[in-house]
Amino acid sequence: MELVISNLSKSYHQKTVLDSINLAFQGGDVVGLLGKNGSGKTTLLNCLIDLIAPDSGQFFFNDEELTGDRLPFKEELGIVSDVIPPVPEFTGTDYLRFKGLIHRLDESTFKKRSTDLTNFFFDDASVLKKKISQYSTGMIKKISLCGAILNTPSVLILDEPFAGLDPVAVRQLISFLQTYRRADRIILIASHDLSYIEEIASRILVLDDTQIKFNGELAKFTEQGTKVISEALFELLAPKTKQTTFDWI
Ligand SMILES: Nc1ncnc2c1ncn2[C@@H]1O[C@H](COP(=O)(O)OP(=O)(O)OP(=O)(O)O)[C@@H](O)[C@H]1O
Repeated sequence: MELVISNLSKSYHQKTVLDSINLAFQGGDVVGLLGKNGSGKTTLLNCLIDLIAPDSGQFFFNDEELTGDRLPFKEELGIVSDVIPPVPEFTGTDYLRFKGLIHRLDESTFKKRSTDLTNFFFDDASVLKKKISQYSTGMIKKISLCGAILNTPSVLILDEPFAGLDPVAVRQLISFLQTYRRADRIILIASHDLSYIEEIASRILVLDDTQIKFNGELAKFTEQGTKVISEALFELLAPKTKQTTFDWI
């Protein structure tokens, strides 16, 4: 299984965010997509999922170019992103049913998966009867995760999945992803939570200044574990700041 991004470029108002990006992801990859604020991580993922149109570039999934409505590819996708929030008017249960219908899951499959996922991610199942508009930030993230995983996607895209989750929920998500990773699945995770990425990523991708600054194995990035991921990233992206002292403090 392979997902290829070829010559992807995107600018906003004449400011280039991504310049001729070429990438290939293989089944089994758990990719930590890293980079400073505004480096284009969300833009790259949103182009891939067809949420925004790139200026140029092509996408291939298993050698087939993704064109038009890309529906067969979208059926393989699971997405957690703040730019696609779960429908606030729905209860958690309604939202999962809605996702189940979109993916044409039969009743018994839907029931089994939604029950297992909600039992795993939610301590209190009564929350699922409440409208999502009344959920906390972490609860929204959890119901989004349940909805994204319901169709057992072969490409799971998580944009800042740990943000807003309490430490217990983070551990549950990490353990879930460790179970979910498989040779026929790709997991892409954009995150600033480097210690969590270090626990689950097999590959690191760093975007900076419109380009890919690093693309390789986690072990190579951390120089066989001699550096923690935050050190390695800081060395790669250290700011060329002129302001180093605060004599007024
Ligand atoms: N709709 C938009 N209109 C104009 N500029 C945009 C738009 N969306 C993103 N940008 C710009 O594109 C650049 C990349 O933004 P993007 O959200 O992809 O970065 P990011 O790496 O995900 O950042 P962060 O780590 O802060 O979430 C930023 O300079 C941002 O201001």
